[in-house]
Amino acid sequence: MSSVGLCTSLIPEAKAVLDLVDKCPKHPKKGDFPVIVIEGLDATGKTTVTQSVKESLNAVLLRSPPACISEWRKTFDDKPNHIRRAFYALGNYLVALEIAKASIKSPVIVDRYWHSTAAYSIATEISGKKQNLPPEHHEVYQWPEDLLKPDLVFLLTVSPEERIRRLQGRGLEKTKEETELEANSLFCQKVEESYKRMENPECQEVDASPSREEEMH
Ligand SMILES: Nc1ncnc2c1ncn2[C@@H]1O[C@H](COP(=O)(O)OP(=O)(O)OP(=O)(O)O)[C@@H](O)[C@H]1O
Ligand SMILES: Nc1ccn([C@@H]2O[C@H](COP(=O)(O)O)[C@@H](O)[C@H]2O)c(=O)n1
Repeated sequence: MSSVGLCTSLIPEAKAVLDLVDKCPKHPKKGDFPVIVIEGLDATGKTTVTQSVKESLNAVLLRSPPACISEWRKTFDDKPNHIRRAFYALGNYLVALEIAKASIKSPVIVDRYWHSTAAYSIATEISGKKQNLPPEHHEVYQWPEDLLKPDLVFLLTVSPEERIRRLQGRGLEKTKEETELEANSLFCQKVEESYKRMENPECQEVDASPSREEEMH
């Protein structure tokens, strides 16, 4: 929050984001319906899976960062890491409010949430090998006390080769980070390992390599 707050004079969009956050009720509560989060590296199939779960459970589909701040995403993606990460962190608090409202009426499926923000931040901050990550149970792997918790979090994993195939097959313009992920398998390993170390709630790993046809059966 402070990184975004400190840069309002340089980045006018930061004020708009903070205004939205200020208007949010603090500590929104989850409704009675289940809240399921789908996490994973880029192109592991999150959009495909969330769409299909939405249809089969008749669920509301949400994503982090939420639509209400997506117009400012590009601006923050081009800023230094700590400012970019603060933007994504605030996005989670905004999506929490949407989750709270939606889960009163129906199941909710969320495409990325806190675990993504944490895992990518940790992997960016820690240089070198996966062995340099903070040890298991470190505070960086803990869920923020003031953020609405989901009931279940699934981590989609595929082999690096299959993930690159899916990235290439998609053929869309790559973000700076996706290009880095392709080029830097060490970075990917650190993101995935950080996901696996997240606690309370932890990620349930799902092998997402089967083709869509196989997954239907
Ligand atoms: N089970 C599957 N088998 C083969 N290809 C798949 C499978 N699931 C998804 N794909 C393809 O892989 C590409 C990436 O999938 P998708 O967009 O769902 O991933 P994502 O995790 O949401 O990516 P991002 O995080 O970058 O938005 C798409 O072209 C999609 O059609
Ligand atoms: N909760 C989140 C969501 C996303 N990010 C960052 O954005 C990158 C790409 O997200 P997609 O929309 O393409 O899935 C992702 O690699 C993260 O760096 C985040 O930090 N927190």
